[in-house]
Amino acid sequence: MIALNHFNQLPGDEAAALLQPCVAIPGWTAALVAARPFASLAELQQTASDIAGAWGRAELEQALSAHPRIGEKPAGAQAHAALSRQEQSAVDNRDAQLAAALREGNARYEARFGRVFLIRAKGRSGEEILHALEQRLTNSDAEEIAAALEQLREITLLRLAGAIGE
Ligand SMILES: NC(=O)NC1=NC(=O)NC1=O
Repeated sequence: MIALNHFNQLPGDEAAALLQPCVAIPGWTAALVAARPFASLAELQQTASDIAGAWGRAELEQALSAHPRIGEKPAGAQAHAALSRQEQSAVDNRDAQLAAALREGNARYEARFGRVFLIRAKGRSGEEILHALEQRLTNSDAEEIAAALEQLREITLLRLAGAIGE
């Protein structure tokens, strides 16, 4: 966590490196770095959300490379892997039945939509995630792109709030 005024003054490459674990979309990182300085955290969050508002299918698929499946605690020391583990901490892997249901649900989702199921896991139990997965399986392709992008924006803004503070 660094302070906003420190972030405002970082060299561009260091500022970009700090933002990189928020989402694997370099265009978003570059645009946010270029929009500095921010007068407040609220302005930073609003600008980040506005830039993310332009995301489409291409950005979704670009970002999914850095999001492990729900229930698959990612290995790896990279910052985004650690963030995923933390975000998914409420998914109790000790519940074998839940873990099996999530694996099966992920497989059905990937067969239906051709990409990993993405959900903002922070603050959700495994059961809530499973229920959301079942609901979203009934979406049309266009509805599901929009739903997944909304989750990606939530994850990204939560990670941004964790990276830059007062
Ligand atoms: N497939 C996923 O939904 N992954 C994730 N959701 C999160 O909130 N963090 C992740 O890595």
